[in-house]
Amino acid sequence: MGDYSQNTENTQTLLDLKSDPFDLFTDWMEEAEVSEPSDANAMALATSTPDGHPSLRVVLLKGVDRNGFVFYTNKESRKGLELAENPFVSLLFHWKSLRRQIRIEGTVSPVSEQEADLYFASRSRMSRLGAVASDQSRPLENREIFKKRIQEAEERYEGQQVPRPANWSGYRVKPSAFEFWQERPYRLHDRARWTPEANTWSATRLYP
Ligand SMILES: Cc1cc2nc3c(=O)[nH]c(=O)nc-3n(C[C@H](O)[C@H](O)[C@H](O)COP(=O)(O)O)c2cc1C
Ligand SMILES: Cc1ncc(COP(=O)(O)O)c(CN)c1O
Repeated sequence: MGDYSQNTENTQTLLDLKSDPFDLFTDWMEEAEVSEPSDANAMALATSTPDGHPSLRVVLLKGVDRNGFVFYTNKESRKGLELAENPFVSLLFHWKSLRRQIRIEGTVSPVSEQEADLYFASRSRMSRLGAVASDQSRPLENREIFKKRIQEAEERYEGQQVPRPANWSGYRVKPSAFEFWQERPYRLHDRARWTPEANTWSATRLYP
């Protein structure tokens, strides 16, 4: 791997690197997994309210391939309701340890029921019970009520598998653009944007 973060203008730039944004994403994610103290797979997910206001929160990336970027959540949460109205999203990774940012724009579609079942089954029992008990994004009068709902779920599924709630699933973001950003001294950063062209991706350097 080249060192993208060298301080001189003589070093490789983003556009000298991989021509494929998925490959470059994979390289950067691998490096982030080594250098970030926690949750290298955390990404900001921007949706929109029905009246066009931005709406932002962090989710965890749970899968990526050429079909897109997968995260899991409650489909009746605020984000889920917003996505049902408007599937256009932005994703943002910021790895402070690497002084890097990746922006992705795209469209969500639901993952298959089978894919969601598979991922749900891989989660810890307590996380599965939490998903059953949590009406994500709805008002919660006090924590005692939540605790009670978790206990009820524990009793209900004692000695059994916890089934995936119908409203708990995943979304896949199919990218329509990527932008990679690498910090350079004096704010002379290296930036490039990839957009689809024919059957490939074409890159454009951007002023920092
Ligand atoms: C590091 C981090 C990772 C998170 N990962 C997820 C996730 O994968 N899925 C999820 O539903 N919420 C996740 N959350 C919580 C969300 O940020 C958010 O509070 C929640 O999904 C409700 O968002 P909404 O009301 O906009 O739907 C995470 C929060 C943080 C800080
Ligand atoms: C509410 C919620 N749901 C889902 C997730 C996804 O991660 P995991 O499946 O590893 O719990 C997170 C991660 N923080 C979360 O906070």
